[in-house]
Amino acid sequence: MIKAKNVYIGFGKAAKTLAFRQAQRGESVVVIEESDQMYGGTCINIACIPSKLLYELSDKPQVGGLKDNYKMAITKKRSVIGKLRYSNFHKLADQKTVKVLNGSASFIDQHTLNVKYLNGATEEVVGERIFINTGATSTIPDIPGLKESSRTVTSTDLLDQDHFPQSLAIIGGGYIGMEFATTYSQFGSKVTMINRNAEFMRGMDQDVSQAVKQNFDKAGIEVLQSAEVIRVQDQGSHAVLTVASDGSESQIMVDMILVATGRKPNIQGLNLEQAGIRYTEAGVAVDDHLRTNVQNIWAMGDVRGGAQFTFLSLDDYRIVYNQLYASGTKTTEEQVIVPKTIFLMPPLSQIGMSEREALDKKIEYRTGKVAVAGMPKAHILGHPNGFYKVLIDKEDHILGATIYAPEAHEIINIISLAMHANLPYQMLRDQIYSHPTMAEGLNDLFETIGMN
Ligand SMILES: Cc1cc2nc3c(=O)[nH]c(=O)nc-3n(C[C@H](O)[C@H](O)[C@H](O)COP(=O)(O)OP(=O)(O)OC[C@H]3O[C@@H](n4cnc5c(N)ncnc54)[C@H](O)[C@@H]3O)c2cc1C
Ligand SMILES: NC(=O)c1ccc[n+]([C@@H]2O[C@H](COP(=O)([O-])OP(=O)(O)OC[C@H]3O[C@@H](n4cnc5c(N)ncnc54)[C@H](O)[C@@H]3O)[C@@H](O)[C@H]2O)c1
Repeated sequence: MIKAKNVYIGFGKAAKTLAFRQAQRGESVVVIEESDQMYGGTCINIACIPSKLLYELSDKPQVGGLKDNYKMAITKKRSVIGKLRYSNFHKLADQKTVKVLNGSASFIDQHTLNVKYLNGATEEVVGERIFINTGATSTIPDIPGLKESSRTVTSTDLLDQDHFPQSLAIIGGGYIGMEFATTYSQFGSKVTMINRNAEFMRGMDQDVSQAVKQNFDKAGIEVLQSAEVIRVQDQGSHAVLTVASDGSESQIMVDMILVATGRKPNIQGLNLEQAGIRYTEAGVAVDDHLRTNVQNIWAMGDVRGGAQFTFLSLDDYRIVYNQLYASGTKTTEEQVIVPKTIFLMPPLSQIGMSEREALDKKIEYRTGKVAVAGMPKAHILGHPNGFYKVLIDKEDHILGATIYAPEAHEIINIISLAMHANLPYQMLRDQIYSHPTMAEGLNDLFETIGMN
């Protein structure tokens, strides 16, 4: 039996950050991770980092044919991820008070876990505090033949494929669907996205979804709307999808099918009942301090349900740290206005209120909008298209912004800071920015307030 003050199930973003801080305080820590290929968690091994690396590499083809470019990108991805996994592992495992166990954990009672190692051996781990940080896994819908098809892949599988998919069907039009459509079409795949919604990018302002759709059209990405896959059958080295749309059926033959229909929290197999922990299918139930109903157990990151982002998992660490070692005032309520990016080409970043939302809520606003075509840095970067758009309230504060432009994922953080500091928009309008940058586009954006 192993005993520790702090025991973690899962080596995710929140866990590794909080565990490291506790080790620095001299507290004993055990981190239990079921896969030795997942030290550091989902983001660095099978999600954000590999997908963004391939996204960047697909936009900067090396010398050689399509297949060579793809092959080089996969090789580079493996090397980068391997290094990150190694450094993540050692950052924790090399601490004097930390033990990392490579096994799968489940509850025996509210302080005791059973750890099952790969060789079948088991061991009990007792924790004064227990933190659940087990993340989420891709769901595969119940479509006849889909699970059985040898051509079906999840994002995890596709990010580590030696075989380049010449043609790729993507089921789902959310984050993963949109991002992988972009990356694989840049690599040269013929991509068909099958979206069950009638609207492309449901809920977005129309000018945003139209601009993205135009770029998808230019890239040759086909998007089927109001479409449902009703059957999948393997045919030689391909799969045939039967798709129902507008009352008729059609067939698509592809090399691979990416299922991107959402990810469900990893609660199965944890035996949460043994510890009396409340949960639903949406995840482990927590309050706004991330406490479960059992006083010594917390849940952080994707497993607690709600939005699934690495930056939220990191903020979950801050909430629990603040509770254990500081004022305890930090809660999930602060996680509302956060910058989000879909890594399209160019990337699409948003924060706060959209124009559609402001209209629905009858909130008074003025808009500013400026085209990226007029920004010199966008020409240097080779993607002079898209726009910056912002909504301002009566008191000159920013209600929300959309940046559809190269470097959008960086620019949005400036706007986020201004929103959280409650700065009047004139501060960003009159700021001196370095040149040539995409940030200087903010001068022009805020000059257009009320002119649209
Ligand atoms: C393809 C893809 C791209 C993404 N891109 C982005 C992005 O660009 N930006 C962004 O912010 N977010 C992105 N996300 C979301 C982001 O990856 C997740 O929100 C984040 O990684 C969740 O981290 P976590 O802290 O919840 O735990 P995770 O990092 O998921 O860690 C959970 C760990 O627990 C382990 N585990 C599970 N069950 C057990 C058990 N019983 N015993 C022991 N160990 C267990 C798992 O092996 C895993 O290592 C992306 C997701 C995907 C799938
Ligand atoms: N850049 C980023 O921050 C980033 C990138 C990738 C993933 N992520 C995170 O990972 C999560 C999971 O990504 P995701 O794209 O799998 O989920 P998602 O929730 O973003 O999108 C799922 C899509 O699948 C559709 N869908 C669901 N069931 C379907 C079915 N049976 N047939 C057809 N379509 C169906 C939904 O309507 C939705 O459009 C995201 O919600 C996001 O939080 C973030």
